[in-house]
Amino acid sequence: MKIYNTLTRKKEEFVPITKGEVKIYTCGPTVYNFIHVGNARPIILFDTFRRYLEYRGYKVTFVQNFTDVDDKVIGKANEEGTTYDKIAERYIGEYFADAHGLGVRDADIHPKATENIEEIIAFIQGLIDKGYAYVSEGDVYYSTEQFPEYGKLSHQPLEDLEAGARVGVSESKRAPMDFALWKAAKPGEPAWDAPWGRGRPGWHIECSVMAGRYLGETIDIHCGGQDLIFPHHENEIAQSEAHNGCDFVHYWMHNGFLSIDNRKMSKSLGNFFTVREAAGAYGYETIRMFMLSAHYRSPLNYSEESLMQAKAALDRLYTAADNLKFLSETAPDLPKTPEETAFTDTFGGYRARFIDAMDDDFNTADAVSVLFELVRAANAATAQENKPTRGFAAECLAMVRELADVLGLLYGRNENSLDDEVEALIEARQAARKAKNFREADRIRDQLKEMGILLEDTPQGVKWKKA
Ligand SMILES: Nc1ncnc2c1ncn2[C@@H]1O[C@H](COP(=O)(O)OP(=O)(O)OP(=O)(O)O)[C@@H](O)[C@H]1O
Ligand SMILES: [Zn+2]
Repeated sequence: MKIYNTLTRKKEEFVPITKGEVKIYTCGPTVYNFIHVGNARPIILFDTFRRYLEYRGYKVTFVQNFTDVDDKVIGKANEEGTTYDKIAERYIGEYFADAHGLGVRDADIHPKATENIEEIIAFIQGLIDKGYAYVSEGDVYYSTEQFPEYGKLSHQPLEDLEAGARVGVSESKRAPMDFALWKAAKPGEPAWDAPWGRGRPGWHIECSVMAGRYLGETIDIHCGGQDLIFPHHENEIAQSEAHNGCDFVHYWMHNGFLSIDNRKMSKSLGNFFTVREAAGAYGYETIRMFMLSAHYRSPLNYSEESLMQAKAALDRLYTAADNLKFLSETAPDLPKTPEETAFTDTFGGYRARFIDAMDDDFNTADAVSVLFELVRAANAATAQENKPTRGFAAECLAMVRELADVLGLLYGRNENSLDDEVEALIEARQAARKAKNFREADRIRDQLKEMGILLEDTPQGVKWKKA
């Protein structure tokens, strides 16, 4: 299996640290808002990658954090006159609702920054003790000049980076590329006690600490969007390698941008659609299909047309699967014909080509093509005039499902729609209740009521109907 490694800028043969096992860390969302379709790109693609590794027999440990305390979370809390933890809790619930809608499996561990404060403080102290970090007016900074390899991931020497940077007047750091590990408390902000004063962790340090704590000092794969290469992942390397004295990550994988009118879809540009909105228009599973249709490192443009194409493709897949299912229950229960056996003998070839595509730096676009070739051939082989047998239809269905499953397709969210949105909101409400955030749960209930949806709690779970 070959993976393009941002660190070496080459496709490399994948060799795990421990035979048969893969440890993956992926940077999760900062939870202060709904995720947009751009954010969904890494989430869907790396979920697919994880499924594929499992399909190939690896035991995968997948960690994705939540950044639950930071300027944006605090800003949102101030705007709404609530606390940062309430905001984080709400949007973690909304994250799971969308992720589940998109067929994204939960990570093995979803650690939060605020659950790791003690570990973060110890890690920062370690960096200070080793001379890689310094305290300045209650902040702690990483001293990039102490780490000779700084810039190796983004392939920019430190001198070049420094030449392009300026130190803001308000900053108390020594060199332009130094970055905050700890931010001194400001009035009204959440803060924790630390040896160098009250404050809260910077963003980069969280990921170094959580990757190390939950996966070990050296991990196989670290992934995220391209915009995280610099400075976020560069800084993670500087922190972890200085602190632990060993390689941090063997393979760095970065997805390309989802754009809209040829500009990166982003919250700060305001040119985004939330996953919730897009799912309402096209269905969650269409969004997944759309993401899989391009190579993860290529740019991908969001447009009505491309989403409609993805929807049409998905509909074809469902029609074929539904038809095969119907035949596997109703066609004559006779032994397979020689023609049918000849067809099922070709399955190994489809499987091999699917694996070739995915092994080549995870080429989902080609893998999807193989799936659709199979679907077309299976449609033809089971056409009425061929009088298909029941067992044959079942085998075709199993083969289609095998490949679709690896891609996370055919999981039953091919609905446009109100249904998706309602189910997502109900999940978010359940999550809020579980977290004992009853105000949030009530807020969601009211939102559903405004949409004309009535909820009923039953022993079998929450049922809903249109008023
Ligand atoms: N347009 C996009 N295409 C692909 N990945 C994206 C896109 N926008 C964000 N991401 C990824 O989503 C994750 C969360 O990103 P982030 O919260 O910075 O979103 P953003 O919209 O870029 O926000 P901001 O504009 O405030 O920086 C990161 O892994 C990032 O790489
Ligand atoms: Zn990170």
